[in-house]
Amino acid sequence: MDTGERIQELADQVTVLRDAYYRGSPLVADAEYDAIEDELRRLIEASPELAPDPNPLEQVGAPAVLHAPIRHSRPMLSLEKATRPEQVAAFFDRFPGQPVVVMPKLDGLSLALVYEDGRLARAITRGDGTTGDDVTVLVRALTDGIPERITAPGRVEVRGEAVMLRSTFTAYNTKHPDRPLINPRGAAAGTLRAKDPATVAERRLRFFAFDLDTSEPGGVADLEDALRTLGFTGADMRHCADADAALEVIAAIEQQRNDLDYDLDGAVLRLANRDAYAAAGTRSSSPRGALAYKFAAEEKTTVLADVVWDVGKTGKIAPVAWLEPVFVGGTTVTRATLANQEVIRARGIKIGDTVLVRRAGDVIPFVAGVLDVSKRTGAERDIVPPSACPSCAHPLTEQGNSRELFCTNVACPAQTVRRLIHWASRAAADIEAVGPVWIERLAEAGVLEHPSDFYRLTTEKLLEFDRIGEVSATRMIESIDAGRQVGLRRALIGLAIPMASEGTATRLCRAGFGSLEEVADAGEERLVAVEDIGPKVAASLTAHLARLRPELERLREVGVSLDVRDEDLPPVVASDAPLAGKTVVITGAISDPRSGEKVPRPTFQRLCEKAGATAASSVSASTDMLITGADVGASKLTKAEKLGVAVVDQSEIWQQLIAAGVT
Ligand SMILES: NC(=O)c1ccc[n+]([C@@H]2O[C@H](COP(=O)([O-])OP(=O)(O)OC[C@H]3O[C@@H](n4cnc5c(N)ncnc54)[C@H](O)[C@@H]3O)[C@@H](O)[C@H]2O)c1
Ligand SMILES: [Zn+2]
Repeated sequence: MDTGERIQELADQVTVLRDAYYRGSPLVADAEYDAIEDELRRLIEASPELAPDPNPLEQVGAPAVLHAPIRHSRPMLSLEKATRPEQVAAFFDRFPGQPVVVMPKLDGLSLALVYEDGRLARAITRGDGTTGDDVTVLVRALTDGIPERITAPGRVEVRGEAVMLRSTFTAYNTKHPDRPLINPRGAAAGTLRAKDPATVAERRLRFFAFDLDTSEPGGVADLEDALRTLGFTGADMRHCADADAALEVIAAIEQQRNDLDYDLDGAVLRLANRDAYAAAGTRSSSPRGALAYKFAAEEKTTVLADVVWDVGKTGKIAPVAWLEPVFVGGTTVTRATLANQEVIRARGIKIGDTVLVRRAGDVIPFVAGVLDVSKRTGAERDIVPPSACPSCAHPLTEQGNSRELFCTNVACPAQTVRRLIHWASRAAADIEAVGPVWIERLAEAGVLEHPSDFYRLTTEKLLEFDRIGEVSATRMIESIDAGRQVGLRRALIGLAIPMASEGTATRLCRAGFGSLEEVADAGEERLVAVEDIGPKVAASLTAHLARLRPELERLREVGVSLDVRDEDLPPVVASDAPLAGKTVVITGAISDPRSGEKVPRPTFQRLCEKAGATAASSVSASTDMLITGADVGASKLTKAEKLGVAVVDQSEIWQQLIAAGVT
């Protein structure tokens, strides 16, 4: 195939893929689409004379389909993409001396909001960039962060991204396992394609502004200040003086990516001064005054090779997808969760399908859905749930709306192994030197059955096994011995009682229970009296701890502590607590001024709690102070300012902590 033919082929692919994507049913993952677009762009750059006509790279988006089409006052363009530091440097070189902001590239749906004499007149989707859909009615009903009125004369156009927060996405899918949303971006787009505001009211979208155009000359020059003055939450913008500073912020955004409540696929650099941005002008499909730096993909497509049913520690039988290896979210993924049979049914997944795999941060990779049903060859197989436990052949029971399968045989060998592995895990007894493979072998040999059996192991016993030598046997025993101070909270976690989470364990400790036996004897009535413990959790605790009573006795016999420990309780507040009674929110990167070393936020939070503070995760009217570290996002500051919450630099708090001896 010669270059001209290849260009035509790629151009055709781009057109087809785009069309499907903007109709809401993409055929490939974004990263794969981007690769095709990149190849096409490179070939055309090398041989401009072979550029196809029409050139799909000079078009953005897709035609508006529903509602009423409206023409944009100026086109809503795409962004020039960068993946290498030199490209960021080149951007700065193009605009010497101009201030630049770096902000997350939010993965949602862009909207243009038109205000006329201070009143929201229209909300329009991007559409094909020239003409979009009128979604004013839906936007009024569904979107947070869009004021109905602003204080500004004439015509004002604010552009930004409407996103579904990850927390909203997760909550929605938990509530509707029968019709799950595939990803937050698709969910945001789908929401604004809906016809009925009421049915989608729970899909609350959030709006983050990143662009502003006013008919009246003058006004605030800095984009972020101008947006804030009008009452909009901007995308989190940070000013950068040079390319190095910008690259640092880009790296920080990428690092924080998993902790944020919204999806993002990169960072956007943009001239901070509104006039300079306008003066820079545009190319055929992108503004000159902005650049998108793309991050590694969190979603990719691959083939679902098989599904195996895995027996968990509580007897839950969960489908696990075996995938053809795919690099996503920074690692090679070969296994992913399929949740339960209801999710499989709702997403219409079959073995042999090309599926979309998503891995964002610490989230376990999961199969978000089938992308391209048209690729099916007929050789795909239905995913059939087992009728009996794959480990012990015990008949299964179905529970709940999502029809989760359970093996209720308490002697089920697979469950036994899982429970032992869980007991040894870091969250529980932390028996680091005895790994899952060994636990499985020891359990198979009948040496381990209950958690208490770990503490009866001896070096002699371990040496009976092939491939365990003197050194590793000693290490295992030492690791077991070192961990007898398990304590109430971690023991409760380690026993893997259905419905009892880590939070449950913490709440019981803080409610004054002194030992695991005390929880076992408390009875449901006393348990439900504990804040945030409901009747189902109380019933499960009572029933399972009654069953585990002999094991609690065995654990005591082998010297394992089941009593509440200091670490399980709220910190003791220092007598001269400087932050007593204050509700604080911590933001930005924290470091200890004495050593200059970074301090993880939870550690710093614990110090503040020791000093009497109550920590909250987001700024609200009841917040007393926002403690700021380095690289603070603008949105929290804006909110604090708006609510009159004091903003205090970390250095001041450190001084107080050190003076009060809290470290
Ligand atoms: N899977 C597929 O088949 C397929 C097909 C076509 C496009 N796509 C994907 O669609 C995405 C959109 O492509 P595009 O070229 O239309 O858009 P783009 O990637 O060029 O980015 C422009 C868009 O970025 C958004 N944005 C988010 N935060 C922003 C900020 N802070 N400042 C400015 N803009 C911001 C805006 O919505 C804007 O419209 C790409 O990620 C691409 O991979 C996928
Ligand atoms: Zn079983």
